[in-house]
Amino acid sequence: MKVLVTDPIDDAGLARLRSAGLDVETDFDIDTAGVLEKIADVDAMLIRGTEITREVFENAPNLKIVSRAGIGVDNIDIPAATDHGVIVANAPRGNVYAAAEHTIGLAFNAAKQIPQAHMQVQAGGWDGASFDALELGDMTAGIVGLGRLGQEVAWRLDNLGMDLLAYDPYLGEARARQMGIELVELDELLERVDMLSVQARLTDETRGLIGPEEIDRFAGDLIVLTSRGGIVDEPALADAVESGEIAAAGVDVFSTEPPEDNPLLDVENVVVTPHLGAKTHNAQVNVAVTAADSIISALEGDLVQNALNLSSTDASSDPRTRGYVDVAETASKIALRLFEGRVESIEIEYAGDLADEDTNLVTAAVFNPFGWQDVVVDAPTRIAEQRGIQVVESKRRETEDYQSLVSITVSDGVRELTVSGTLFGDNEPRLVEIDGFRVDATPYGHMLISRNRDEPGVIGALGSVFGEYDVNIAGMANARESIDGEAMSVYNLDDPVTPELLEELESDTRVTGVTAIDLD
Ligand SMILES: NC(=O)c1ccc[n+]([C@@H]2O[C@H](COP(=O)([O-])OP(=O)(O)OC[C@H]3O[C@@H](n4cnc5c(N)ncnc54)[C@H](O)[C@@H]3O)[C@@H](O)[C@H]2O)c1
Ligand SMILES: O=C(O)[C@H](O)COP(=O)(O)O
Repeated sequence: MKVLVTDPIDDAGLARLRSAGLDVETDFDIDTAGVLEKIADVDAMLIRGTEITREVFENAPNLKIVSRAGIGVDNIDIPAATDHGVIVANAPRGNVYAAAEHTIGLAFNAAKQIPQAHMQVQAGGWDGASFDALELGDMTAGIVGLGRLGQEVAWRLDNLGMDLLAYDPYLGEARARQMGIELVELDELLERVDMLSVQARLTDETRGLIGPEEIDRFAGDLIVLTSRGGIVDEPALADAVESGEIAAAGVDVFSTEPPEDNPLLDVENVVVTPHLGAKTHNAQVNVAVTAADSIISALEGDLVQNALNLSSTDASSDPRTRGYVDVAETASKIALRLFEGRVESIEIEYAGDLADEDTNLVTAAVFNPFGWQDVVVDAPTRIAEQRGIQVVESKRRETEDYQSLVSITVSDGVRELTVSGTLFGDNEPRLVEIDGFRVDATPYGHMLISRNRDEPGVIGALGSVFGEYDVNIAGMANARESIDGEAMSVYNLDDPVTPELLEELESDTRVTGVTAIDLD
């Protein structure tokens, strides 16, 4: 069977593949177009940064796995892989220590202006007074994204004597407390910390998370970026360091790599490295061997430990649960968007016929919307619990109105919110309960959920606002608590919801809340 390797990896990984009897083709200069030319007879791909688009999966009849020698998989269209039954796997542990060390290295280099001083001395200069170094030990550091890498960075900063805060919406408070870290909201973090360290992964939610407004709000001296470009606004950061509002920054990752016309490259107190975080010998051996092992497992039909998606071949192996994988993921995504607290526990209830089935894959899908890199298909509950989120799974045979029902309840210990879904007719997903409202809504595309007082004229008024913004309503489901009480409307829209439209809907005093959710 043929494995195409499109990025340089350590020889240990290539040797592993060859010793398993696989036919290994390496082509490190290849781009996505080149992949398309070669993919027709390829069974597995081993990659790092090569972009793997939907088109690749559409033209790869034999492809069973795309294995990433590293952590980030933002270069792979995972939904397209799932649609084509292709497993996507990564190497979630192999380079974390290397990247954490690099983060600390960048922090020191930027804070002490070491590269600038080095260049001064090499050029014959000797003017220590021209540098204005920062001291890390007395600082409070704020970590955005307290996952595997964030935690390793935190441990190292803690040992330097720093106080620690973190912002991570998908981590339980108890887990953070165990590490001696205070979890706070992003705005508070930006106002309280001296050093900001960004270790979240790049998702639709984190893209642009730290924009010009957040850079402006940041009251500290030092920013270090080592997870992914695109999370922090680069021109705003460059301006802030240039003007001295922020003393220094250390940047390993860029929105486009290699960076082109990137303003960060022109600012003296921004220390840059070429995505160097993972490039130690140990890390490169680790990730290459892990990625190769995933390929060998997949091609031998064994469980792929580091699989990140529920490939449709897995999901379709049991037609009785297949449709509920999507229902559960959607219900979880909506519950997370609507819930206003920090999720400390999640209850997954299977009712009706589904209670008799093996629901492991459905449970794994519940965790897809959490911004984690590693929801391993066979152990989602353990992984959630490691992140301080308690998981309760229950099954009951009887349901009032549905053949099967999956309900997701998120709670912060005080408040809770439930979203339930089922399949109608020909496997058509439906949401039937959202936060106590009985609805009949089809989850797809651009959705908007509004809560408003149940008064005449409100729905018409909202409809006019959609019209004003040229947003067409494709479908709508309405539910209410009681006459004159609160009502909920769930809209399917043909067009995306803009922030201006949201603001205008919210400005109606009869509206108590609006949430836009994109499902595709
Ligand atoms: N520079 C490098 O060479 C290098 C090396 C290793 C890893 N990385 C990158 O670092 C990133 C993190 O890796 P990891 O292994 O820690 O992943 P992870 O999944 O363990 O951690 C990501 C964390 O981000 C959090 N998160 C999700 N959405 C968030 C949001 N909106 N705001 C704040 N936090 C949010 C998650 O809850 C999670 O705790 C990945 O993108 C990886 O590719 C870069
Ligand atoms: O996601 C990762 O593992 C790191 O960013 C390293 O990526 P690389 O393989 O492109 O060095």
